[in-house]
Amino acid sequence: MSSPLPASVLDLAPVLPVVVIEDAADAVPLARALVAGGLPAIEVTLRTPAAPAALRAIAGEVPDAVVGAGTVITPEQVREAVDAGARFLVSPGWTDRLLEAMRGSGVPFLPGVSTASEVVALLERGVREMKFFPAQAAGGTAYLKSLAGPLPQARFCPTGGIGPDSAPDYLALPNVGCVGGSWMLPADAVAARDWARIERLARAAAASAGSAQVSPAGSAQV
Ligand SMILES: O=C(O)C(=O)C[C@H](O)[C@H](O)COP(=O)(O)O
Repeated sequence: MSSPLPASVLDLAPVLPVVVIEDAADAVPLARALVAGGLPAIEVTLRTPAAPAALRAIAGEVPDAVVGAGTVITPEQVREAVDAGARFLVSPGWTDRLLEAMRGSGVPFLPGVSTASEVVALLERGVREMKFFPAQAAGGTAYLKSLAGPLPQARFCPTGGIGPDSAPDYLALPNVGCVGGSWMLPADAVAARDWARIERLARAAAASAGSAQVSPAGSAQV
C-alpha cells in the first residue's frame, strides 16, 4: 500500500500538474511520465468524460503517483472522484454545499479563491489552505504578497497561467505551499502521446521548483 499522505494538498509536492485527459487509455503512460520526471502528485480535472476512468486507472496502476481530482464543483463530483480513487480534491471555487461535501469526503481538499473576502470567508469556516485561481489573471505574486500582510494564516496553491518562468517566484512566497499548472503538459505532446517530452518537461518543472527558495511548510515531499 502507499504511504500515508500529508494532511494537506499543499504538502504533497511543490508542483501539481493539472491534467486534462480526453482518452482514458492515455492516463497511465501520462502519469508514469510525470512520476518519472519527479512530479508524483497529479490532478486529473473532471472536465472530460474520460476523467473518472483516468483517475481509476492511475490509482490502480501507478502506485508511485498520488492522484487527485480537479475541477470538482459539485457534491456529486466529490463522491464520484473519491469512488474512482482520488486521494485529494481541488476546486476552482467553492460554495458552502461543496465545502461540506469536501469536508465529508475524508481526503484533503483545496477550495479555490481569488479575493480577500473569499479567503476571510474560508478562514471563518476553519479552512486555511486554498487554491488561488486564476493566479496570473487575478493578480499573481503581487496579489499573494498583499494577502500575506493581513491574512498570514492562509496558504495557497496558485494555479492558472503559471509557467516555468513564474513558478519559482510563486514558490518563493511564504504563503505558497505548491503551484499548479499544465505547462508541462502541452496539448500537442499529449495528442502525439509524446511521453518522453512530457517527462522532460516534468523534470524541468520539478527542478525549477527545487531551485526556488521554498518555504519549509511547502517543501514536504510525498
Ligand atoms: O480545472 C480547474 O479546476 C481549474 O481551476 C483550472 C486549472 O487549474 C487551470 O486551467 C490550470 O491552469 P493552466 O496552467 O493555466 O492550464
